[in-house]
Amino acid sequence: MSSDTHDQIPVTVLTGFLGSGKTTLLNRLVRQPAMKDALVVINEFGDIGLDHRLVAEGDEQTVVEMSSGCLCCTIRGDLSRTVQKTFDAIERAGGEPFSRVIIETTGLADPAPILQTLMTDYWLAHRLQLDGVICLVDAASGVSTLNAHRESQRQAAIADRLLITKTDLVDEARLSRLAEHLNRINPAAEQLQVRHGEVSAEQLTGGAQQRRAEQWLSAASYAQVSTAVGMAPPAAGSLISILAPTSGPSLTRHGEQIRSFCFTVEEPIAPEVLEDWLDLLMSLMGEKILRVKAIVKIAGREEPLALHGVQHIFHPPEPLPAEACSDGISRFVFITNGVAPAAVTQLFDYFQPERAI
Ligand SMILES: Nc1nc2c(ncn2[C@@H]2O[C@H](COP(=O)(O)OP(=O)(O)OP(=O)(O)O)[C@@H](O)[C@H]2O)c(=O)[nH]1
Repeated sequence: MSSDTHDQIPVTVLTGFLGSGKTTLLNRLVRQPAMKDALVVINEFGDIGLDHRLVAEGDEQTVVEMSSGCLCCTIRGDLSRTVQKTFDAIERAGGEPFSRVIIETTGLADPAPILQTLMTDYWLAHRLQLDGVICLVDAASGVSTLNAHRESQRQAAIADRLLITKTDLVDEARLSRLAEHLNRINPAAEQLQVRHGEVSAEQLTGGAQQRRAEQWLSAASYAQVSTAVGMAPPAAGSLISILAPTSGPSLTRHGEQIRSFCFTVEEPIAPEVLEDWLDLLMSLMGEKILRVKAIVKIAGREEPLALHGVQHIFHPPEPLPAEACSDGISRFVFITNGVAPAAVTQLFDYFQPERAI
């Protein structure tokens, strides 16, 4: 691990559909002591942004606005330049270094490209470490928004924490329908209920990488698939059949295009199998694989590895303490858009040495 890694500061991505309460929440958050020395980056559509004016600026935080386009599509490079410029300015002025970065996306943003930027931009990847994605969902309009807008589904699917806002506007029955709906989209995300942005910063931040990985991988939450789910293993050379749309029963938990499942592998995985499988998977279906998190037991290696991927981009694997995988079973959580679990697992089987000819 390089010395740079020790300097990395946590970055939180705050997302949620239009009007879900992001600015309201930010406004409360930035006044809390835990947000001392935070840099808040607000992205808005249109030439004249307003949200940054609505966020109270404490003595220590700096609020910068990016309103020339949407972070997830046209101005990804600007994120790096904006954050760098602000870090440099603080340093030149002899101010306290930032202890945290919060990025508020536009309500229509797809967070996946933003996470990719954080992971692949040289400067950002060295200086920042993703602490989590928080997605706000409006209790009153959440279900209809999720049904009507793909962006909203993608935001919820990729989140580590789901904040159900405006709970004062709905009754218990409506609230639990939304909670169940969200649970189908993203079963491992922690759900919190929030009124008027009242939530403590501690509930939304922190959580060591490992704890979050474990939460993500909370196996019971996901539809389980393994190499032994009753599918005939593909013969060597039958890649085309693996990639064809499956006509058999779906392993998904729900009818939407976005689905999540946990793929388990009981035997330690040879590093070359892991690499070849993920390479091919990502090059064939990367667009449709929204997020992958895994704790992997590699053959011949004591420490398990944490893997973290957003679409076709993978973060460098991180070694974990042995307890993180005490049963020796590798677990891969996939959140996909229109990819059948069988396509993922059969592709894995394809690379098993005993099946290669
Ligand atoms: N009743 C109620 N209203 C809320 C709550 N949270 C936010 N609001 C209101 O909802 C409206 C939208 O909130 P914002 O915080 O601006 O939402 P946003 O996500 O920043 O909106 P965009 O910038 O358009 O994406 C505002 O009028 C808020 O006052 C809540 O818990 N209860």
